[in-house]
Amino acid sequence: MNWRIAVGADSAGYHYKEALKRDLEADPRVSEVIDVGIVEGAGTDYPHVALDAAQLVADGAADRALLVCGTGLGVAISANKVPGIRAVTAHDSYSVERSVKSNNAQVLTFGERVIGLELARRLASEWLGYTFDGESPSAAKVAAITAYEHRD
Ligand SMILES: O=C[C@H](O)[C@H](O)COP(=O)(O)O
Repeated sequence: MNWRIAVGADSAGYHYKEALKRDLEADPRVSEVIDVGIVEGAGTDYPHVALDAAQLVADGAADRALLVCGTGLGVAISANKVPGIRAVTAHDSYSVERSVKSNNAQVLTFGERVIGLELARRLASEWLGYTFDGESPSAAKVAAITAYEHRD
């Protein structure tokens, strides 16, 4: 898989974003890393970077996004406002796996104030190994979410 991954963080997630970005850039499964910010020292709040990254995924310019803030929650809430995006905060291996295999989530978020860096790095690597099976029993459930977005 030649993943195109958008990465982003606010000031509370900046250091993990930089570390995860370095890992992604060195990973042969990744063809492109798109950094939506912040740059060091910037005071940009989490909704802006999360919305920018999620929009890249919704537009097809990135396959997935990996976002970091203090808890992972604010970036997930923000990314989920972009139509078509399913973003989750997941800090354990099983949830990361199911976020893809059950929920077809394209956006994974971490909290720099919640988990250790080495766990975040391991989870991000595992995340790249999972893909959603559109023929699986989970597909109809994800389709129901999409149908709700397209109601009216
Ligand atoms: O979810 C929000 C994040 O944790 C953010 O990094 C910190 O937000 P706050 O400064 O509003 O607590």
